[in-house]
Amino acid sequence: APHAMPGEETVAPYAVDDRNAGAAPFVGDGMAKAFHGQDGIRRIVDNMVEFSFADAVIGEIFANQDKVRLKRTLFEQFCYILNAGCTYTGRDMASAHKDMGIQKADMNRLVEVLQRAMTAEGVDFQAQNRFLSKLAPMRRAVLQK
Ligand code: HEM
Repeated sequence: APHAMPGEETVAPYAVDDRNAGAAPFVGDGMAKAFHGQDGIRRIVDNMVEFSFADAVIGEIFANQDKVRLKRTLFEQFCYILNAGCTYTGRDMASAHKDMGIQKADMNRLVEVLQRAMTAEGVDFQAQNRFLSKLAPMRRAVLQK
């Protein structure tokens, strides 16, 4: 698989593997339905990325990063984990966030941004919290060591 799609900046080669998504997918179609399928996940990710780039706290970390690639790979990751019918072709979480200096406060802010995007899509709170619980263990890989 290519390491970058048209419209994206190239990145250093890596092995493509669903395990790079950092979590095993949910079983069954309940979570995919709660997120309104791939269309809903696309809306959530697009909003989340736009909010993040514009955010007063974390916007600085996103500045000059590849927004086109981030929307694609984040969509794939969420879609894969929600069992909505995708594979993940992006990098693993440690490689993707290496040397960005991400602190706990940045992580908390990103979670708020994601909650805002999920609420705007009308995802119920139980499904929101189940999804956030899946992402929570990835903190260790994302935070600056
Ligand atoms: C559990 C939490 C997180 C998840 C699941 C996640 C997921 C991802 C994914 C899938 C990518 C794309 C990987 C690729 O390009 O191959 C990515 C990249 C990125 N993430 Fe995160 N992320 C998380 C936390 C954060 C936080 C807290 C920040 C900053 C506040 C952040 C900032 C970024 C930036 C700036 C990129 C672009 C990297 C680049 O283009 O080189 N992420 N993230």
